[in-house]
Amino acid sequence: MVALADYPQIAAGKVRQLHAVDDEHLLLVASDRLSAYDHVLDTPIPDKGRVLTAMSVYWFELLADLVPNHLVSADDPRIPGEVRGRALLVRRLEMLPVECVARGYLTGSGLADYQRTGAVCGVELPAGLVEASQLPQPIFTPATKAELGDHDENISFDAVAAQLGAERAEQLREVTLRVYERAAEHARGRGVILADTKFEFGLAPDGSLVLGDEVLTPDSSRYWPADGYRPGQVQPSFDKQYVRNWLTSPASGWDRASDTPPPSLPADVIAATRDRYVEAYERITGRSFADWPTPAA
Ligand SMILES: CCOC(=O)Cn1cc(-c2ncnc(N)c2C#N)cn1
Repeated sequence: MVALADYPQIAAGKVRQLHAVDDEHLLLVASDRLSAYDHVLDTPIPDKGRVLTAMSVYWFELLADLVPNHLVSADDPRIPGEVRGRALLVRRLEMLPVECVARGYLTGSGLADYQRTGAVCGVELPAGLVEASQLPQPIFTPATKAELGDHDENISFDAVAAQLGAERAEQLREVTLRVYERAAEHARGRGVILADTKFEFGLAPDGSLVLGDEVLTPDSSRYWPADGYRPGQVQPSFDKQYVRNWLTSPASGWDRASDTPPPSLPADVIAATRDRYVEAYERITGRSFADWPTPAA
């Protein structure tokens, strides 16, 4: 049986690792770690890695008619038993150096850019928009991949065209928006607002565009509960709100501005957060999470 240690690690994010399997394949491993307020919490959320892996697989399958993707398998002998269920065997691509972000709603860095300039990534928006406003239509707001710990920097479409050529830039915008719109419509019908999402694309050896990375997970997207949606205020995160509320409550004793690491989460917040991830998965997919593979004993 192959072990994860047999596969050299070639990249790592806050909560994920990427390992080399062979010349054509990689292993994308999702941990149970949760990042909040730019800190990776020291308390893992049981099954978070498995839920987000299961969500990527569902979305890759649902969207396969719109764009090819890098997924080979979520349950393959080359996947080490210790990470089965939270690892994807994917094909190696030549990744494009652009974070392809689609926004259907205005929040986060997009709202900040709009409040400062009236535009996001050079895209002029109507006056009078507020926190969580739905945009007249979804927009493509690319960003550069920041180093671990830094925030991505929003860039213009023209900057992407300068870097990758106008044709490739136009293709990225078109595919990003088409995939986002299909996913957002699917989620909305199941009571979840997909406010925005971030895709990473690569090129297959034949030069064709392939959707990589994780897709449409609550780590790569903003998921809001549709009931209770009200523009003009920060929306609750579907999955992270219990954590955010506790960390910013007197109960945690933590001062977010102090830049000290957050305290460990209490068991009830951990359990409630796990339940929210499972609920998001089951509502979006109509599948039972109980059917998803688990690590080998
Ligand atoms: C662990 C966090 O880092 C990343 O996942 C970003 N990243 C993706 C690749 C990549 N490289 C070649 N082929 C691929 N299929 C992929 C994918 N996915 C490299 N870094």
